[in-house]
Amino acid sequence: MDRVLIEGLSVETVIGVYDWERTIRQRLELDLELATDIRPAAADDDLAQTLNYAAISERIGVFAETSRLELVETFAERLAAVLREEFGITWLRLTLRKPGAVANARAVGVSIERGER
Ligand SMILES: Nc1nc2c(c(=O)[nH]1)N=C([C@H](O)[C@@H](O)CO)CN2
Repeated sequence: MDRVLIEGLSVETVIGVYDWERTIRQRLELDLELATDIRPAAADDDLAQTLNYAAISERIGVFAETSRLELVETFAERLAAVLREEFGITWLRLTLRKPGAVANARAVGVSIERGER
């Protein structure tokens, strides 16, 4: 299956389990692979026939702005559900990194796949 890609998308949100984390916004970095057949859009050179990565990136930003979750697991799971529902995505892989959360690691996070390929 073909995929539309979004890599290194940076958003800010309230995320974390500790008291000090509830009062600040922290950066998350996202990579997404979104399954779709790109051939109809390519044949007609028509954005309306594919997954619009700009619109999806904007929706992720809005989700992050309004979200106040504790776990990166919850953020990933709920975001995946929103994107699949609103954009009709049959399968996606979402990797979510929280840079700087662990002192000696470049990033920590989760990676999930949802849906059928
Ligand atoms: N599996 C997880 N472990 C941890 C999380 C998390 O969201 N998922 N969160 C924290 C803290 O919020 C941490 O990021 C603060 O540095 C700890 N472990």
